[in-house]
Amino acid sequence: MTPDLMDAGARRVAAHQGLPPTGLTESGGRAAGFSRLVAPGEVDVAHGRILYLEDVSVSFDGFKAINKLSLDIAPGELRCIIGPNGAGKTTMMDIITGKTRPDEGRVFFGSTIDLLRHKEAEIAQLGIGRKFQKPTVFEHLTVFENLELALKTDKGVKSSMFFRLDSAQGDRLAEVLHTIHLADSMSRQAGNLSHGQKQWLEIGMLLMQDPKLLLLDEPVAGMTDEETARTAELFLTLKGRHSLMVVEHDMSFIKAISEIVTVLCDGSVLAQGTLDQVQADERVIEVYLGR
Ligand SMILES: Nc1ncnc2c1ncn2[C@@H]1O[C@H](COP(=O)(O)OP(=O)(O)OP(=O)(O)O)[C@@H](O)[C@H]1O
Repeated sequence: MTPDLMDAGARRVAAHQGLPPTGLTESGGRAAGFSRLVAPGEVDVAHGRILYLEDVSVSFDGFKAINKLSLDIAPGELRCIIGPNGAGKTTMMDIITGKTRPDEGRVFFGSTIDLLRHKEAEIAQLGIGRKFQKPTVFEHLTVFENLELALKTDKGVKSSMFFRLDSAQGDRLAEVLHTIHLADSMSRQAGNLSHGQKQWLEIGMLLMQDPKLLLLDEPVAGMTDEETARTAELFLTLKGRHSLMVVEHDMSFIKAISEIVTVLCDGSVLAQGTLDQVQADERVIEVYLGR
């Protein structure tokens, strides 16, 4: 972790929050920010990054799907990831969530949690939620019951049968229903929802766990234009409270939500910047946008 990368991350957070850069004094010197105590379960983002990948590589049967990939994300940021088929986007998410182990490199959640030391289930418990492309809600349950189920961390049959929401959980459920635009549909069976509504419900189920970082794989694939526009609104509401990494091919959706866009190609970062910047990049046009 190099000091200039730390400072870049800290500046990005400060720009987000309208605060002076973390770790720097008014005169530009380095403040004593390294003795901050972090409570158990809290992610230390004092250095301005919630997710940090450095020189990560993984090969499948000799083929390098991820190749010296380095990337970092600020707390509260909404990062868009684009790139051609086979660029390594899904594999990168598999590595972050512990589904795939890299051959080399470092993957940190905040500055202290080494994700490579944790199993997939532990990573979810630490506060990294993942949404796959296809919605996986419980079709025979209502919207309300699906959200309620997402709170039941102890999946034993007996504890599930006797589970009752406390008032804080009830408030949270009501808030999530509102956020995902399904407050009027809470008694509907999930199987009767539209494709877009199922996607929102699944995002709501993740939100019930209050994740710090959400990884979303092609969230608007198969949605109508109206659903896509509402999903953009939803993501803009979530940013700031959560950090989001969104993989998507739909460029109009990216345009509606993006701040920084990272372009992956051949398992590493080809370009990064605003959408206008990456769209004007000849290398990006050649491998992705121009095709
Ligand atoms: N388990 C695996 N075994 C062998 N090859 C794999 C495995 N997982 C991924 N790959 C290969 O790694 C490369 C990257 O795949 P990945 O699915 O991460 O790309 P992607 O950017 O998500 O593509 P898409 O946009 O099509 O979803 C591909 O060439 C893929 O075939």
